[in-house]
Amino acid sequence: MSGHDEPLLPGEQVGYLGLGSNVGERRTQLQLAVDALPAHGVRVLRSSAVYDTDPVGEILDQPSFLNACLRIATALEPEQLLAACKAVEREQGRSLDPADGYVRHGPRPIDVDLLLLGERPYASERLTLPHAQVGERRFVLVPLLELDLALTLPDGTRLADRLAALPLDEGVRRAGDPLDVAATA
Ligand SMILES: Nc1ncnc2c1ncn2[C@@H]1O[C@H](COP(=O)(O)OP(=O)(O)OP(=O)(O)O)[C@@H](O)[C@H]1O
Ligand SMILES: Nc1nc2c(c(=O)[nH]1)N=C(CO)CN2
Repeated sequence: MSGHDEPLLPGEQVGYLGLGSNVGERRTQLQLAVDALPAHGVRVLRSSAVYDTDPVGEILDQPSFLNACLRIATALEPEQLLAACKAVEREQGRSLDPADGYVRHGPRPIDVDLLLLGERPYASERLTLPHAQVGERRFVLVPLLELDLALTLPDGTRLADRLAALPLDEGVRRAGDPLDVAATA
């Protein structure tokens, strides 16, 4: 990880979340996720700008996404933080049931991914930290590095170097100001 200016409370560590939406009022969905996180034990310290991004992954024929990243502070353990992210997704009407139309990599009103938490890696059946794709996706790296250009992976790899190594054809366009975190920090 790297540095930040915001004071931490006892027991807290810094983490980074990735937000995405490509169904409905996309910016509103991202803002609703920011607003919902504090009730789940997640303080939102700072938001990146919002980016309009071409879909990547297994399904390319779907609407473009809005993506943003958040710097957070939390005393939650990794699995608790994943549960908090999933609870926010559920509250905003995202179902993981194929009967409701869920498809891996498919359209979704809100996606809250846990990108980085503290300095130590973590792996379980449900959770991998850092997020397995964090160094591979421009739609994550562009907003993430806006929050801290010096961010590193636990092995010391600079995420800015990962971004520089990616092809330029994954469209990521600045689409709006940072999400409002004033009321939550
Ligand atoms: N760092 C992480 N953040 C969020 N989910 C994770 C992480 N590591 C593993 N997972 C697991 O991945 C599962 C699928 O996540 P999700 O539904 O967001 O997938 P997806 O967005 O379709 O694809 P991708 O995982 O490639 O972004 C989650 O239920 C969770 O258990
Ligand atoms: N541009 C973009 N593409 C995606 C995104 C996303 O948030 N942004 N999320 C996906 C599901 O993991 C699949 N593809």
